[in-house]
Amino acid sequence: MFDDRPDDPPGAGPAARVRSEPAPGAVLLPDWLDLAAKLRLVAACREWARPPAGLHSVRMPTGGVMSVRMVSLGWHWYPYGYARVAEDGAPVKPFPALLGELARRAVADAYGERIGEIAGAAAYEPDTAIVNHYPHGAKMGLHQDRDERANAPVVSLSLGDDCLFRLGNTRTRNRPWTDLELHSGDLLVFGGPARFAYHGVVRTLPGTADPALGLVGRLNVTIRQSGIEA
Ligand SMILES: O=C(O)CCC(=O)C(=O)O
Ligand SMILES: [Fe+2]
Repeated sequence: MFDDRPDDPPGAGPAARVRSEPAPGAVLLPDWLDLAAKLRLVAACREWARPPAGLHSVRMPTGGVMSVRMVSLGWHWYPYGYARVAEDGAPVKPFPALLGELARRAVADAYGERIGEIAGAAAYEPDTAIVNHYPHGAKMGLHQDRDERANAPVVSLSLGDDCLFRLGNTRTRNRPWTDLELHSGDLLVFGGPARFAYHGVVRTLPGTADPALGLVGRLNVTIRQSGIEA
């Protein structure tokens, strides 16, 4: 995406990274986080990763172990549901109010005047987040986020290495899909008709992270409304 295209005039810069809607209801805002916000979020993720109820590997019911490591906030996600306690039996860490405010701003920026048309967007009350760490070589298979009992948008923030993200359709794991590059600082919101779209991370691009973040690999923070009555 940053390469000069063959038909660009000589000397033309990289293609601009601008707002896009890769599928109805899915909005990508490149570089939504500035450097200070990225640094703050990376520092917070380091704190959240600490035990108890910290970063852990996830075993799937089929027996495999995910290559991505996770830590949950607010509600502890496991395949396939939400619990109050983490893998180690410790209470899940609280959902930080600041993350809720960030996510509400994200939804407002993504949908603008159309916010009223997107299910659960205007009254967005996120209460849970999942932080995913992708070491080099990690990926995430195509899946739907459907353990929530609400259809409010999912807010996704990326940090560190770039990745190839696949946004599919809501019916099947197969085509049609759109492949996007997600870069550090990018915001992707999927709500409305895209809320239950299959999606996944095909691969990360190791070594592309800004060294200023001091991060090896990629971090992704998704913020959600669980729909679970407290
Ligand atoms: O890492 C990403 O960009 C996607 C993460 C994801 O799909 C999830 O946590 O459900
Ligand atoms: Fe997901």
